[in-house]
Amino acid sequence: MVDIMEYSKNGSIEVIVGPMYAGKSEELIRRINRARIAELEVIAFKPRIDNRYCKDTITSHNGKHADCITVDTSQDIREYIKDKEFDVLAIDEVQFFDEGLVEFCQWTADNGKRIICSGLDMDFRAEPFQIVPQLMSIAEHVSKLTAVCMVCKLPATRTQRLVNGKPAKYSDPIILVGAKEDYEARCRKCHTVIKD
Ligand SMILES: Nc1ncnc2c1ncn2[C@@H]1O[C@H](COP(=O)(O)OP(=O)(O)O)[C@@H](O)[C@H]1O
Ligand SMILES: Cc1cn([C@H]2C[C@H](O)[C@@H](COP(=O)(O)O)O2)c(=O)[nH]c1=O
Ligand SMILES: [Zn+2]
Repeated sequence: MVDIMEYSKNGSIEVIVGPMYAGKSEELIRRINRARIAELEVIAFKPRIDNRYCKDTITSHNGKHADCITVDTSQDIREYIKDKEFDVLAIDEVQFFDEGLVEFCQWTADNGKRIICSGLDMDFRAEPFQIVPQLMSIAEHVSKLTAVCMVCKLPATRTQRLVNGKPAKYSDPIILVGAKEDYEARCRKCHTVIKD
């Protein structure tokens, strides 16, 4: 694992991406814990739309968790931190946030803070997921993680959406909160989208 602490002294953006089940939330929680051990003040956020596990924690698929503030928009994060002292901001599920998050992260890092974002780089169609490619381009450090492909067991870079056990259609809505019942990790070869 990379030790990124040095970047943070002048302000920095770290982005953790990959398909579902790749360990993005686990890695975010690991960095939050390490920063707290280093006596840095960390504030963590996630979008309210992610209501799968606990509403007040960032929770990984294998049950690791870290306390967080739940917000609707990037403006809510801006408002929340206005009168707070902090060193590090951690934001999970960044694919669900509005465009304002990109400018907010840039501004906050320019002001000497360390930002750690985690989210899906690609949607179920294997296309760039909303603001995530923009965050990746302005980041000092990007970690692209893989899961295990549930078909061939090789590394998975994509997320397969399943509707009644069958691949989802290209025209299906991009946002659908879910876990094992709707999604599995797949490699490039095993990932399928029905073009319609
Ligand atoms: N196909 C898979 N590949 C790898 N890990 C998986 C898979 N399915 C379930 N897991 C579990 O998911 C955990 C990662 O969860 P999490 O950090 O929430 O991932 P992400 O945030 O990337 O969706 C792994 O440590 C493992 O226990
Ligand atoms: C691929 C894809 C995923 N989602 C949703 C499904 C989950 O609620 C989250 C991702 O969670 P994880 O922490 O990475 O496991 O995103 C979606 O809405 N649309 C998609 O295309
Ligand atoms: Zn595969």
